[in-house]
Amino acid sequence: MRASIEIKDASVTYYLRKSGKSDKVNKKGSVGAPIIVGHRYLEVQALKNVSLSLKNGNRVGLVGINGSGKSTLLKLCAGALAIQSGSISVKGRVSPQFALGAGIKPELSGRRNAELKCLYMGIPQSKVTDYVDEVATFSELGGYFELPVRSYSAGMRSRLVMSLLRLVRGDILIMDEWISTTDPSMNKTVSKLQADLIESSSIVIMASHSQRVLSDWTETLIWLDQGEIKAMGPVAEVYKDYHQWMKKRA
Ligand SMILES: Nc1ncnc2c1ncn2[C@@H]1O[C@H](COP(=O)(O)OP(=O)(O)OP(=O)(O)O)[C@@H](O)[C@H]1O
Repeated sequence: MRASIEIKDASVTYYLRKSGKSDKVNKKGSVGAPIIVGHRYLEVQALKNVSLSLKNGNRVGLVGINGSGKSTLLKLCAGALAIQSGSISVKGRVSPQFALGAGIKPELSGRRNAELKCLYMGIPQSKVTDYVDEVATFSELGGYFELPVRSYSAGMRSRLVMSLLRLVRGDILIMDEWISTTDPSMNKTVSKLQADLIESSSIVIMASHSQRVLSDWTETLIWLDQGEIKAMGPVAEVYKDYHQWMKKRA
């Protein structure tokens, strides 16, 4: 499969209804995109004229301070957001890893949640049972897999979500942060799952605040600032400029 992502001059703006304190929203030196106070709405221009062309074999990392537009760019690639101007074309099946934890229903069992997730992730009906059994094994939840998720401890819930990684498949892997757990016994399994996913994907695009993760898993780094691409190039080079900029900013 020839996967590709072509983004040309794309901009994304979020709109928020104005409230009484709207005149105080812009503070110098704060993180995030500037907030434009319109007549009835506040506008947050999260991405500004972004162009990006990715093809098979590309492994790309996103860096930038909080609110610089990384998640917005990932959501755009995942088809979860509309653009106000420009164009985007995505070829290949997209697997957004960040969607995993969303929509877990506390009143349903781990098994039932895993089944629903399989269907949501587009796993064929005939393979659902096998996949769910794999999730059960990975999670090591034992009998708890059959109980409602509301009876889980926080760590058990996170085990269920991590094990759902097993369901992520596609040509284009979109990751918002490398997932790691607080339980070392689970961490190895999760890291292995993520590594396998990266290796089997045609295109990887990943945001992270960890230099180690991006250096290990990506070749090209995109530095976003206030919704614009400030630099794009080999990971070590872009990090050098980014760190210098951060020092000045501090
Ligand atoms: N649903 C939303 N409604 C309004 N504004 C939003 C929404 N989501 C994000 N934003 C704004 O868009 C800008 C970019 O946010 P985004 O989540 O893409 O940043 P990020 O680089 O992923 O940040 P972080 O490193 O903190 O996760 C920010 O100014 C943020 O406040």
